[in-house]
Amino acid sequence: MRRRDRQNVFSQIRQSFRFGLSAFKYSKRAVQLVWKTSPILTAIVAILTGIAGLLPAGIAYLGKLIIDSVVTAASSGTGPQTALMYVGFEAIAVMMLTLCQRGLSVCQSLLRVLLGQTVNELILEKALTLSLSHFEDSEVYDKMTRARREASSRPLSFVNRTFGLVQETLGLVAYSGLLLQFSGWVVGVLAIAAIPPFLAETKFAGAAFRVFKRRSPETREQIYLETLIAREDYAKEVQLYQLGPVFLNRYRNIFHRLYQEDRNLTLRRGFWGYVLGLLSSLAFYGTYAWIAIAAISGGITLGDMTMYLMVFRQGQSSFSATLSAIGGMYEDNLYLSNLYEFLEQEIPLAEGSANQGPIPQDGVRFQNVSFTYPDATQPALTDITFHLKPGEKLALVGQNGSGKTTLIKLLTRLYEPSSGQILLDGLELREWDINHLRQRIGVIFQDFVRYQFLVGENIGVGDVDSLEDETRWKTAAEKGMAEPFIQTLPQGFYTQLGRWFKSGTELSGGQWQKIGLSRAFMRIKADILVLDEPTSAMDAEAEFEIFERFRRLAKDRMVLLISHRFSTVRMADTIIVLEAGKLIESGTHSELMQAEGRYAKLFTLQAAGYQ
Ligand SMILES: Nc1ncnc2c1ncn2[C@@H]1O[C@H](COP(=O)(O)OP(=O)(O)OP(=O)(O)O)[C@@H](O)[C@H]1O
Repeated sequence: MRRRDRQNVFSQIRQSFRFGLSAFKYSKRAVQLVWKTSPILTAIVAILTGIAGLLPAGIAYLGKLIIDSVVTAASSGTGPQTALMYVGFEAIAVMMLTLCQRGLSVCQSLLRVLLGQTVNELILEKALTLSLSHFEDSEVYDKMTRARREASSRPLSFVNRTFGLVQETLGLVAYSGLLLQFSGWVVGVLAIAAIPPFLAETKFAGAAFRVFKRRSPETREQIYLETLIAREDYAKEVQLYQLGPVFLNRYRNIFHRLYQEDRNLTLRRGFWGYVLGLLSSLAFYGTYAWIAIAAISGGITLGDMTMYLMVFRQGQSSFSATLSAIGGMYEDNLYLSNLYEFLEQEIPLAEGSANQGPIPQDGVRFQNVSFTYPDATQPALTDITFHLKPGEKLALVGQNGSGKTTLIKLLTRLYEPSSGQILLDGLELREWDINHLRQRIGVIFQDFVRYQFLVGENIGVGDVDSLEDETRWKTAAEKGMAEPFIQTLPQGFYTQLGRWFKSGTELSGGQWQKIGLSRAFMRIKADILVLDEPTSAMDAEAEFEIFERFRRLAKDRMVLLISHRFSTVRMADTIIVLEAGKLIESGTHSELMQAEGRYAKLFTLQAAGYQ
């Protein structure tokens, strides 16, 4: 072999071993996780694994003792006691092995259930700490989706395989110990014949690993298409626009593309597995012949021969089990790396701890605030400055995409400004204790959540401390104009909403919005109320009345309203007009009308439409 070739082979072997070792990267953590889930079950599994690993070698040794004592008894004419005693021992050993295996499978089943729950809880707890920007980051979202998808199976499968590997390795050590009595060469042959299949397995497992990783966008697209086809909230549009077959086709095409790749890899893996497996068989039969000759020539006893052959055969099957365990561990490893990457996703620490600001009655100030979404090229807001005093009602006006919702997201600290400052009572938002800050703000977004809960709970979520307080539901529903229609529902406040659960009722868009508004009225401790187009599905009259109520009922509170209806907007104390992320006008309705700028133009345009 040329020097270059030799170097290549060595570097390939080195690479394979490094890759082999990397399969264990998460073993420690996976075992810790399982241990945390149930120390007792984990300890039992570990002990049983050890016993199940060593017992087969013991059984093989007892087999040898049986044959040797039978041969001795037959040739010397002594009684069968010794042979029978060994038969008894072997029977006990086999029973113990069966018990161990059964115990292992019972413990593993229990662990699987517990571990699934532990991992799901870890994922959900982590999800609660993510910021909105994390949810909007496709990579993080992807990690979370995949982590959740296989949460209940992968960690245990990984741990089972790790334990399985330990078990097989223990077996291999024990077999090698027995075989060494015959010849060190046999052990050498066993090991050398195993190297080619090992190299092939790691090479193909590596390829499978890379394919898996590369495909994650396609997998995500598949999950998305599944959702579109199978979820009730999309069903309406998918059916009416006859999109089903198109989506299914896309789904199918992705599968076929992936399958092609999978099939090629599986075929190549199978072919090489078979060819290299033949090498092991050759080695086995070569050694078989060698052992047989040794027995014929009287070098070893018949019992020895039986034991060596059994041990050799079992050693081989242990080895192939080890190989497939390593192959499977790569896949699990990928999952675990995903899980841990997700669980270790850095969350910026909530910095602030303040519960009050230096100027208690100062309200909210935006000072030269600019903001660009992560990965966006254009800023969504540029240099915004305004002051909202306690009790003041402020309306935000602007075309679609002008930055109104973004401004609310900054005020509620779902995002941090890229530059400039937002102050509440004279203190920057980031200095405030985040929980305290959130308690002071009540927001109803245009896409507020329609929980598939009871009507009352849908209102109650506005104040988590009074989630189930019926009296509070009623007061809030009256203020949000939802009470009259709730009375007509089959079980009033106890009517189940949505279609996911039994006997659920669906509401109209406007009725849902009244529920949303009532939710805002639950937030009695909040002194800043934000209404981001919560009334768009209501008729103009209802919207007018709602805002009128807000003015009356939220007299001392700051209200920030986003609406495209100028009849409502004009009631605000101050109106801010945004255009392409910039504040272009601000003032009262009459001031802005007098100025004859953008607001006046839009107002006149809309008023003309109503005439
Ligand atoms: N999560 C996001 N990531 C990146 N860009 C975003 C995101 N949300 C909004 N944008 C962009 O920021 C700009 C402002 O959007 P915003 O939702 O604040 O507008 P808006 O005034 O509330 O519009 P509308 O009246 O349609 O509700 C738009 O150009 C939009 O494309």
